[in-house]
Amino acid sequence: MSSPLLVLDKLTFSRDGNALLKDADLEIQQGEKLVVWGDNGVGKSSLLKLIVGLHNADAGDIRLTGKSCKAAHDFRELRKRVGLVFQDSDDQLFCPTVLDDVMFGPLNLGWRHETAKAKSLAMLTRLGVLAIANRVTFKLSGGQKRLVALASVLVMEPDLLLLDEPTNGLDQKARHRLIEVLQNLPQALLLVTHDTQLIQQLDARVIALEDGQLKPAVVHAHQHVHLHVHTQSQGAESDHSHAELSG
Ligand SMILES: Nc1ncnc2c1ncn2[C@@H]1O[C@H](COP(=O)(O)OP(=O)(O)OP(=O)(O)O)[C@@H](O)[C@H]1O
Repeated sequence: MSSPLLVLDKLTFSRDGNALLKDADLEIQQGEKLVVWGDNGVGKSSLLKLIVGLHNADAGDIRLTGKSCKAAHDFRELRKRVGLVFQDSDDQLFCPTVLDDVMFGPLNLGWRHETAKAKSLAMLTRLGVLAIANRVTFKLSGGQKRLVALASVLVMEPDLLLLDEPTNGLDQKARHRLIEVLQNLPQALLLVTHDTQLIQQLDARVIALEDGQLKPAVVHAHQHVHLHVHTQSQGAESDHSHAELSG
């Protein structure tokens, strides 16, 4: 096997005296899809922010293709290859229009204007939101903003895509589109979520963040009653599979 794309080596991190990571280890291979599951507040977002250098680890090492990242300039280099889509899209989007927002990163990387525009439009098309390319970003719905934020990172074709709760606020159609896009990505993916259904739908290695450790986990499916909303009739009940996770 070739050397890993990303290695977290005995990573330790605390917030306000609360130990979120305790000597946590993780390896991600080139092109590998990985989901980190965990309850609210266990430190999933913090883990992603540590990887891109937005937080500083108390101890341990982050290595991208063997290169240890310690100083700010190491993480600046890392962020050219590792793209983070934040949990809150408002932390990511700041340009007047959707197209401006998606083109911002590519232009910043020095791409020619025509190339940045063509690739940005192609990415909006791939995510099913081309129709909103000229809309004012801050007036979009939460779900639309999520897809635009994803497009603005994905357009730069990072080697590793980091996603924080990507299905929050998405309707079924957008959710299916997202899963299909993620499943077909050639790049590596590290997604954090507490959405067990998403984990079940993605073909990915599953890790649980628990007690500060990153542990292999499996998803169990079992049957239960699930409510659907239908027009022209009242709610109907049907059997559906449901996923639960165990370490
Ligand atoms: N800016 C901050 N200052 C102090 N503590 C913080 C800050 N941001 C987060 N925390 C704390 O760090 C812990 C982990 O937060 P984090 O957002 O990483 O968890 P999470 O697993 O992503 O949660 P969720 O699933 O609810 O998004 C929480 O206890 C949170 O209160």
